[in-house]
Amino acid sequence: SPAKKCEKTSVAILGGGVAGITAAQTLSNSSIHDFIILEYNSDIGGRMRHTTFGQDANGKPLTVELGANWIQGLGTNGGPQNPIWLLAQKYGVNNTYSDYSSILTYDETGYVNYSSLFDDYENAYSVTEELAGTILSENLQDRNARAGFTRGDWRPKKDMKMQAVEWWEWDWEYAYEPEVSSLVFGIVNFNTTFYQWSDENNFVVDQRGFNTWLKGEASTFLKKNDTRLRLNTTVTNVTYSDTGVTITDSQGGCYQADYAICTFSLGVLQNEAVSFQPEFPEWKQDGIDNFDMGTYTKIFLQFPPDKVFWPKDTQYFLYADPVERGFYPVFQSLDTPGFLEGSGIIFVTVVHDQSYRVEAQTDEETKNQVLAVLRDMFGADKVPDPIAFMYPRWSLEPWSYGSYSNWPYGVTLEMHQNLRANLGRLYFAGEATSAEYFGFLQGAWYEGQSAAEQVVTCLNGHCAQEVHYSPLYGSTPPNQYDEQNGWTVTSFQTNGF
Ligand SMILES: Cc1cc2nc3c(=O)[nH]c(=O)nc-3n(C[C@H](O)[C@H](O)[C@H](O)COP(=O)(O)OP(=O)(O)OC[C@H]3O[C@@H](n4cnc5c(N)ncnc54)[C@H](O)[C@@H]3O)c2cc1C
Repeated sequence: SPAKKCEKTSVAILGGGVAGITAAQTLSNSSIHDFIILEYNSDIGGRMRHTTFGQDANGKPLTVELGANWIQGLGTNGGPQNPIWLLAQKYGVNNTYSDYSSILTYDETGYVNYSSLFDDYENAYSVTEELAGTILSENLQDRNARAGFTRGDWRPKKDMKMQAVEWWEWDWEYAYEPEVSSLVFGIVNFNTTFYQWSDENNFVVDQRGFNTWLKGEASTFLKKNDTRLRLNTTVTNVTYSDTGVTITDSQGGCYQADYAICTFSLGVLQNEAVSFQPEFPEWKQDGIDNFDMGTYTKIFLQFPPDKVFWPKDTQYFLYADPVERGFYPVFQSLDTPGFLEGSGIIFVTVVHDQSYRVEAQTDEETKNQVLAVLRDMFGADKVPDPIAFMYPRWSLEPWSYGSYSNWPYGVTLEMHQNLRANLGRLYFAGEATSAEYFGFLQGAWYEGQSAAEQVVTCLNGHCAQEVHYSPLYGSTPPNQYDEQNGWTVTSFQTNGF
């Protein structure tokens, strides 16, 4: 039988990103050392990914992050702390406070001060938050974030300055418009991170790369060249049952595992990049299909450092395009004290449809559009040609198919649990399976741990299946906001805020 040729292991971990590595660490900590990690790329880290870009004054290439960049929600002394913040401190990751009040506002005519709109948005957001709380606690129907904002009397419509402010406040975090985003779960996602720990975000500029902490953690249980870590290995098929999981890769490799933990991104699952046998039951497939995989694109430009044309003491420059919402809206300076000072680097972020646009364009086309915007903002004579230009195409990467997930409106916690729940001996973990921290590194970290804990329990002979729901009803009863549905901390955080 073909199974005879397969390599045997207790636990196969599919993917070596944050969730995969924390799953392996959890197994190790439980004295389960018989596992293998199958990873597509030539290194661990997954969507915590950096590259070299441009160079410093000495000709040394600079490192910039293509994926995760911020430690989001740090922690208070004596209070709860974001695990990513603790790990970043443990490995001395170089990071700087991201000051969201350090922002100047622009439109196609140049600098125009519309910063009072931030306060208007904040006022509306308070009303929106209260509405979300009422909906959740009274088990009412969810709605989109747009409807929530309207309740707070925030109606940007054709006002492009309001649209730019709204993009900065919402789309920049969720990678989707308020129209398609869940009011309730969007607000909870914010609260669990920023009201539980702290409202600070620190931006990582470590020249070893942000994922240096993950590599550090991996080295506590993986030896150098550890044969359990299989890099450059593309999983193509996963056959699962109640007795085991067989995995094959594109090189013909085969692995026979007692249990498997799949940490592939929602994008990979949605694109059917890997085939699963038997076909997923309807409840599981629905869980996968009903969530959204966002795309978030950072477009990097390096200018001659002596020709930097933006004020160096400012971190952010918001642009309101007169025609298109989200058209090169947020420029972020790295040539600012505490970041990569003297680098001449600035980058602009786009998401969703605008990401798909730049992914379909050539680099040259995109560069010309960005330069035209910068010249409108800062003056045509002030902005020289860049000496380096680069951006990733996340939605086209066959190992991620996008950046991170978003919770669409009207999708219940039960539906999310279906995305998360195991199928026989195949478990799921990752950023998207986190009900409360989806889209964040901490989501991947907690979920990797949680799936591995389930597997440990099984290996110790006390296996309990994770719950799933079929059929699904219109809303999730309040008493189901509990740990077995991935709801671990209260959605009503009060930690001093
Ligand atoms: C542009 C961008 C910006 C972000 N910004 C932030 C931020 O500022 N702060 C924050 O907290 N989070 C941020 N995130 C989210 C954060 O990066 C993710 O939540 C986290 O890295 C996801 O980890 P994971 O383990 O769930 O998934 P992944 O990192 O995707 O790990 C899954 C692994 O599976 C591998 N894989 C996929 N398919 C196969 C296959 N067929 N065979 C073998 N291996 C395969 C992949 O190569 C990958 O290594 C950002 C993400 C992106 C992309």
